[in-house]
Amino acid sequence: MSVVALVPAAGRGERLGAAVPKALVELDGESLLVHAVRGLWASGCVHHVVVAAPPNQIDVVTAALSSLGAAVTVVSGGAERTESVWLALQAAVAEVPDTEVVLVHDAARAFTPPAMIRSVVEAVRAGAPAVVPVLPLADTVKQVDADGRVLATVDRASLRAVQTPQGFERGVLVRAHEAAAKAALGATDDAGLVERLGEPVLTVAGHTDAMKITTPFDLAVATALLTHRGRL
Ligand SMILES: Nc1ccn([C@@H]2O[C@H](COP(=O)(O)OP(=O)(O)OP(=O)(O)O)[C@@H](O)[C@H]2O)c(=O)n1
Ligand SMILES: C[C@](O)(CO)[C@H](O)COP(=O)(O)O
Repeated sequence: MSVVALVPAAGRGERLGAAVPKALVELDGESLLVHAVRGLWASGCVHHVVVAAPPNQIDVVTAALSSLGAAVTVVSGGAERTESVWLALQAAVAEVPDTEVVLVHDAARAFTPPAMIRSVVEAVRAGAPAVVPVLPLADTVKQVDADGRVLATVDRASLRAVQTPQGFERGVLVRAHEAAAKAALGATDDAGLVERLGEPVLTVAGHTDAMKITTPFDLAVATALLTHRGRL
């Protein structure tokens, strides 16, 4: 029974503002996408990877990933993240029929520790239909109105920042995305679609290294992280 990782990598990276799509931005001579797929493969628990790439970069992405020795399929991504995941999920189901566990992992979280990836897969294998890695919040959180006036201080004790990879029992993720596609609904993460089905979503411990590279500041932090940690 296989574990397939879907890697949405088709975003433009507007907040980063690089000359190329964010997943193709290079650190230490390799794109964020290559770093991310290497981490998934290094976890030792992923059997196949499906990447949703920028539609005009399929050949570039396929060539860049070929050196990793991983089983990878590259498909065209969509206009929104949810659509990119759905396209990759359909390809995964067609290509790897015995898929049991599906991970959804942002290319932008390029330096996620393999041990964290394994903990997500183990939680799904132990019976959780959906699993998300989370971190507690470090800052005080305020709710504000449209003018920026503070309405309330939110109790952060029950709040968590959510990372990827998010792990799913395959049937649950397919049902969640079918329902979203039918209703033309998006979500900022895949677990959000599963929540709409009324299915439980469990959490496991996230890791600071699984930070999402969104802005130039994040890229500077990731550069320091890679220098400190080295390639896997
Ligand atoms: N149409 C899209 C949009 C996003 N993504 C992917 O979803 C992940 C998380 O998205 P984010 O980090 O927000 O990336 P972008 O959408 O590229 O960023 P921005 O909003 O700054 O343009 C990224 O790996 C991104 O490539 C995708 O596959 N398809
Ligand atoms: C999926 C995600 O990484 C979980 O934190 C995040 O929601 C994606 O961010 P985006 O900026 O909404 O694409």
